[in-house]
Amino acid sequence: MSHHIVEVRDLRHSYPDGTEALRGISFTIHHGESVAVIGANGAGKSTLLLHLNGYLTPTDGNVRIGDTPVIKGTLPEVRRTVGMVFQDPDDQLFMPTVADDVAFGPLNLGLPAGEVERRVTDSLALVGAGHLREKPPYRLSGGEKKRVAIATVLSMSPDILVMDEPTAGLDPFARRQLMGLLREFRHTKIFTSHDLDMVLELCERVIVLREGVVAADGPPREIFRNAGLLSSCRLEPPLSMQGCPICRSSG
Ligand SMILES: Nc1ncnc2c1ncn2[C@@H]1O[C@H](COP(=O)(O)OP(=O)(O)OP(=O)(O)O)[C@@H](O)[C@H]1O
Repeated sequence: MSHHIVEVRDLRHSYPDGTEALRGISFTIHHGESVAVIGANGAGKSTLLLHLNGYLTPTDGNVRIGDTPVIKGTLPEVRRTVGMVFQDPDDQLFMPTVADDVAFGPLNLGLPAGEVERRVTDSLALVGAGHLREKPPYRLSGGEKKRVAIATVLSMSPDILVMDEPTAGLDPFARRQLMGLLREFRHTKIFTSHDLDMVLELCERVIVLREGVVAADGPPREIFRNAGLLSSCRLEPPLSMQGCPICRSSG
């Protein structure tokens, strides 16, 4: 079985305060798929993503990356395969400079200095953050932090890219640049987003969460045309499908 396959079976997660965030989730994502996980605030998207590389442990059910179960003993292997961009970049940036943060993962892989430097330069260039390399991360703006957080993951060359709200806080130019980057990324990508126009443009599949369960799983256009489903999940179609308010034509 390809190690790029993500399998989630009957996944349940309750937080220590008793909140049942995931209440039995199952799906399989195949190599090369581009999948968005969408849903209202609190639907369980971040909780789900945090299981894909073992940052959270299931209360019940399991996650596999190919043949490898995501369990304590396999975390180093899983995290080499699955690169995770967190919702809050402050959870990802902790070194004195941007360059140190982007180098951290490749250095931990034991790569030679020249290769680490190449990866740092390339990853920062990909997110348009080369000019920030000597800055301390806490001095960056929110959008700059987000771009650097993405670079820290790209520098690891993951086979599966998992991103929690990658365009949140980005200006329109940076958003466009990131979308171009994601389009180029040929391996599996899974992300959450409230930016449904981006989802429509980048994904061939959407998983809709509602109160910790999968409410729908299918092609974006089909899902975004289902008004009943969207309103029951407190969602609205992407702006590009809402039509012109004057002539009522739709995109
Ligand atoms: N550490 C925690 N302790 C207790 N409950 C939590 C914790 N983190 C999240 N929750 C709860 O779990 C549920 C799912 O939260 P989650 O962050 O996964 O939602 P989300 O779909 O990512 O939302 P958003 O769109 O706002 O980012 C919510 O009810 C939330 O209040």
